[in-house]
Amino acid sequence: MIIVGVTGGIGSGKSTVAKTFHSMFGIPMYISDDEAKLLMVNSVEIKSELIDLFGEEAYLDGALNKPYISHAIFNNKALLEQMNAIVHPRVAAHFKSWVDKQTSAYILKEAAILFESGADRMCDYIITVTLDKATKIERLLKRDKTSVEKIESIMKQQWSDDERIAKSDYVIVNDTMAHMEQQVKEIHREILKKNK
Ligand SMILES: CC(C)(COP(=O)(O)OP(=O)(O)OC[C@H]1O[C@@H](n2cnc3c(N)ncnc32)[C@H](O)[C@@H]1O)[C@@H](O)C(=O)NCCC(=O)NCCS
Ligand SMILES: Nc1ncnc2c1ncn2[C@@H]1O[C@H](COP(=O)(O)OP(=O)(O)OP(=O)(O)O)[C@@H](O)[C@H]1O
Repeated sequence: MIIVGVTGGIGSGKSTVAKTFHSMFGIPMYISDDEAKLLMVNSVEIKSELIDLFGEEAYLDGALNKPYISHAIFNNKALLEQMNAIVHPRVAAHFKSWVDKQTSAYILKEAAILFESGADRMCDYIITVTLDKATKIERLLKRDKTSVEKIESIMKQQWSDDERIAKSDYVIVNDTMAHMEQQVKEIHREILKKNK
């Protein structure tokens, strides 16, 4: 199975890009952050290890206490790395079993931290979605109840676009929907051509 990684910084539009491949061409997509969050609630082992790490406040009535975890990890690199060490190997195993069930020409793995987590090593091709910082912040403030300060603390924990682009096969500039869709079509055509 051909695995295409889709990555990009917070608010770059990587989920929107993955959804565009899915809606235009029916390409199956694995949205890593959503799957990670599901595993963090449904896996007994992950839950117990996260409670050991963060304390009982990590969960509220069985649901992930997102503001609490978010505040803890994005201000403490060591804690972020410890959480990643609990969650990411399980996401990788879950992803592998998901891939085994797919039958399309290729699949997409969308992840904010594709390189940081080492998941890039599983990918045949990598697409980085880019956007200028001001527009990312503008879109995130519109999408979420968040603050510039919180967005910047997350940006600091992620690779820069230059670092991502240096290790990518394709770059999508997500300035407008029409421009992004045109780049998605071109990349789809190229991937199919290379793997005929
Ligand atoms: C920390 C959590 C609880 C924050 O949830 P919340 O709904 O407040 O924010 P959201 O999920 O939208 O995260 C904001 C952004 O932070 C970034 N982010 C999330 N997890 C990480 C991480 N481990 N390292 C670096 N950046 C991350 C992403 O760009 C994400 O879109 C949540 O992101 C989470 O559970 N993360 C751990 C899962 C994970 O590692 N995901 C990354 C892909 S595998
Ligand atoms: N080309 C575009 N034009 C206008 N708005 C867009 C475009 N692409 C994405 N958006 C909007 O920008 C916001 C961020 O996009 P999206 O959620 O896809 O980003 P992301 O990179 O997956 O974010 P995160 O890292 O937080 O998971 C969303 O509200 C989305 O609808």
